[in-house]
Amino acid sequence: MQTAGLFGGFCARAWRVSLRLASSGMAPQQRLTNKVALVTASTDGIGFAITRRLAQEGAHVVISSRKQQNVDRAVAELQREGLSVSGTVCHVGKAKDREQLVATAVRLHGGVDILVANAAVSPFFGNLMDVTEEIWDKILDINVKATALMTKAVVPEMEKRGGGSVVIVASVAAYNPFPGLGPYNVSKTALVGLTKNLATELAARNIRVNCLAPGVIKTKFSHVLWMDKAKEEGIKESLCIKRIGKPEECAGIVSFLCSEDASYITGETIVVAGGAPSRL
Ligand SMILES: NC(=O)c1ccc[n+]([C@@H]2O[C@H](COP(=O)([O-])OP(=O)(O)OC[C@H]3O[C@@H](n4cnc5c(N)ncnc54)[C@H](O)[C@@H]3O)[C@@H](O)[C@H]2O)c1
Repeated sequence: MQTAGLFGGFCARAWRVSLRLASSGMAPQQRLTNKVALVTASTDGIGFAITRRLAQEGAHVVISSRKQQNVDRAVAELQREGLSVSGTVCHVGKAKDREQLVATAVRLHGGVDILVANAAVSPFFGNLMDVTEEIWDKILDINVKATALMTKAVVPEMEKRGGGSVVIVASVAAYNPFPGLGPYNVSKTALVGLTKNLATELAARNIRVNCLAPGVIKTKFSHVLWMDKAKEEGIKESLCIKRIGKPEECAGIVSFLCSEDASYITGETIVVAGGAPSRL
C-alpha cells in the first residue's frame, strides 16, 4: 500500500512537472532520442523553431542555411540551451551543398533519420502575367526541385537505418492562394503533390513523407503580408483564431510526424493556420 502511495505521489508530481513543462512551451516528451535530423533553412523562423523542438525531444539536429554566420549564430544559441545541434552551410539549390549536408550528419552522428525540407523563396509580388521565366525557374528550382533532390539525397542513408521520416514545409497558400504571390502559391501546391508521390514511392522502404502547411506565421519571410497594420488586421479578421501564428506553433506537429506516434501516417498535409480556409 505504502509503495502504491509513494508511487501515486511520484506520478502526481511527474504529471505536474510535465504540465508545467508543457505550459512553459518546453518539450515534455523525448520521442526522438538519438534520432538524427536535417532541417534546411533552419537558422531563423519556422525552421529554427522546428530545430529547437526536435532537439528538445532528443534528436541530434544538423542546422543549415546559406550563410555561415547565420549557421554559427543558430548553433551557438541552441548549444547554450544544452541541445545537441551542429551546423553546415547548405544552399539547397546546389547539389554539392546537399551532399555536404548529408555527409555532415553521417560524419558527426552516423546517419540520417529525419529530413525537414523547409527552405523556400518568394522573390516576386504581382500579377501572374508579369512573371518572367527567370522568376518561375528560381521559385520552382528552390521550392520544388530542390526539395525532391534533397529527399533523394537522404533516402540511401535512411534505408541504411531501416527507414525514416520526411516533412516538407508547404503553405496554406497551396490550397488558398495568397494574393500577389502566384508562382510561390503554385510551388506550394506542387509540394502537396510531391508529398503524396514520395509517400507512395518510399513506403516500401519504410520512409514516411508528410507535409506541413502553415498559415500566416510571424517571420521575416511573411513580413510583406502583415507589415502594415491594416493588412495585419485584415488577416486576423479572416481567421477563426484571430491572431497571426508563431513559429513555435508549427514545431510540435513536426516532431509528432517524425516520431513513432505517427507511424501509420504518410502522404498527409497538416494545416496549421488558425482556421484559415484550406481546401483545394
Ligand atoms: N511565415 C509564414 O507565414 C509562412 C507561411 C506558410 C509557409 N511558410 C513556409 O515556411 C518555411 C520557412 O519560412 P519562414 O517563414 O520561417 O521564413 P524564413 O525567412 O525564416 O525561412 C525561409 C528561409 O529559407 C532560406 N532559403 C532561401 N533560399 C534558400 C536556399 N537556396 N537554400 C537554403 N535556404 C534558403 C532563407 O534564407 C530563409 O532563412 C518556408 O518554406 C515558407 O514558404 C511560411
